[in-house]
Amino acid sequence: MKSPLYSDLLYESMCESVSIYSESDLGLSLERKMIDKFRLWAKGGDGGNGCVSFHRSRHNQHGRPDGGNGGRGGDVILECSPAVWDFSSLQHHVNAKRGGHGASKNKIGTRGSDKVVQVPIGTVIQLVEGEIPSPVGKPSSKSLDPWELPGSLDADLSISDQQSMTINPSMAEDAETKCLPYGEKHTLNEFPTCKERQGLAVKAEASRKATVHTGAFLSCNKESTCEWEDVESDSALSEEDWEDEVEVMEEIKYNIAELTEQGQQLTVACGGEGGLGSVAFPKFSKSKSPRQGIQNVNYLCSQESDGDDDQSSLTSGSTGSETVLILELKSIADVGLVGFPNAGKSTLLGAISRAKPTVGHYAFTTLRPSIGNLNYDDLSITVADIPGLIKGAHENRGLGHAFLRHIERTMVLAYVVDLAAALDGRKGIPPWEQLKDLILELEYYREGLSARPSLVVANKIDEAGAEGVYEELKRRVQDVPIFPVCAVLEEGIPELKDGLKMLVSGGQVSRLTVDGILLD
Ligand SMILES: Nc1nc2c(ncn2[C@@H]2O[C@H](COP(=O)(O)OP(=O)(O)OP(=O)(O)O)[C@@H](O)[C@H]2O)c(=O)[nH]1
Repeated sequence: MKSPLYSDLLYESMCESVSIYSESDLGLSLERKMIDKFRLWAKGGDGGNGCVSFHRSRHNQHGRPDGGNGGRGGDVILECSPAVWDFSSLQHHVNAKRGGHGASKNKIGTRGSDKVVQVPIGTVIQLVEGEIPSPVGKPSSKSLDPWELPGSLDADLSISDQQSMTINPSMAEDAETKCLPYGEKHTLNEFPTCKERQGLAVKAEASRKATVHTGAFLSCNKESTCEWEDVESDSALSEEDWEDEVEVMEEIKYNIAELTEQGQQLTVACGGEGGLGSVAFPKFSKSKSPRQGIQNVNYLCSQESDGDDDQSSLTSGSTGSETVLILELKSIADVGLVGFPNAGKSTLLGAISRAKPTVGHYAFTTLRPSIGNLNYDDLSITVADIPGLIKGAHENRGLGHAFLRHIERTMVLAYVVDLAAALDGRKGIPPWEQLKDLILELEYYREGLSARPSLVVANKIDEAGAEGVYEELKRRVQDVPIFPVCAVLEEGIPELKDGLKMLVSGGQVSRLTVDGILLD
């Protein structure tokens, strides 16, 4: 586990948002602060200066230019890595190294080394100031799976299926910022064309809080600026912080990209080009003396640089580019359905939302996670059906790490257990054992992964004998609410939906731990 000394972190940036996960479940009294929003100043290394030098020999009394060019400055590169899970290890100011200066004997300056900054999977990069960054090697692309792209770059995706939308540079250029008539209220989903949504999203992004959902209302105030209306439902930020947050977010020009795959890289600040050495000016090689050659080079520089006073502008390395970015870690869903294969997660997702995941009586029907939207009058939350967990998943058995990684990106957990798994001589294990194994798998993969608000869904209550198992489960698990449901018949669904809403909106904080389960 990472050191909990996160309290030492610099809070220079007012745009930094911090989520706190209690670790009391792990026997630690400290709280871990997860930094999921971060302001980054990146500066590419300056180019090295070119060298003005002439080599004289017995055969060439006048001297020939032999000053090498300066080296290019290093780039600042963001790299997607599963080894980091938030921005707490990042520094706000990142500089790449400058290029080496050129030298005589045609020696070219060394290239400044790049600065590679590792960011977690699911990082959304937003540009505040500077040039639009460019992808390197393994870029994030529009063709990636929507699941892999939490706020997909695919402009045609319905944002009702995604928690947020991302504006890529080409879309952003022609995205008009559309405002609603004063007093009117709309959800983003009401805007049919992508362009309209993009325009709204530019503004909406500017005023959204960390947990605003796509179903939240946008309204227009007298100054014709669009704002989210469901601010009361979020208690994450104080009034003052909220104003700061809005101020910062309003600076954002574009959502540039999302890094969603291990190894994806994005150059966010480019190194400056190296200056030219005298070797680049051969036509002055026939100077009467090296000194005159130097003067000629300087003269040429001043001519080529449009009469710039600084005669050495061509021989000096250029300055590396600078960008100011806001990095944000997006969650893929508010709720993650976690359970063993065949527990009924897909059926449940279909029952609580309009999603249509594949349902089958065999294990691992769900190979790709699906997301459903739960709409309430005042709120909309996203639920992810995560592929069935098995014992040893933390060692990458079954679908292993693929889905465990997805669980990291959910705010709350709904453990789905099969009440009938061990009934009538079936080979399954009782629900309380299922819960224990689920928690242990999460914890083995990453300590603290299960330490988030949770509830239990006791599915298949319709099966003969399931009522008795449910009573026993209630006796053994008392720390978290348990919702008995029959997903196929959609029984117990309204109560479960209320419970999920309560959990997501922070009205109830209950966490399931192994210690909280009475085992044999
Ligand atoms: N009797 C009964 N059967 C159910 C219920 N919910 C789901 N099932 C059945 O359980 C089986 C598994 O359902 P799924 O929804 O595919 O289970 P899953 O947890 O998504 O399975 P994986 O995709 O393997 O992770 C199917 O045959 C469903 O019809 C229920 O409430 N009662």
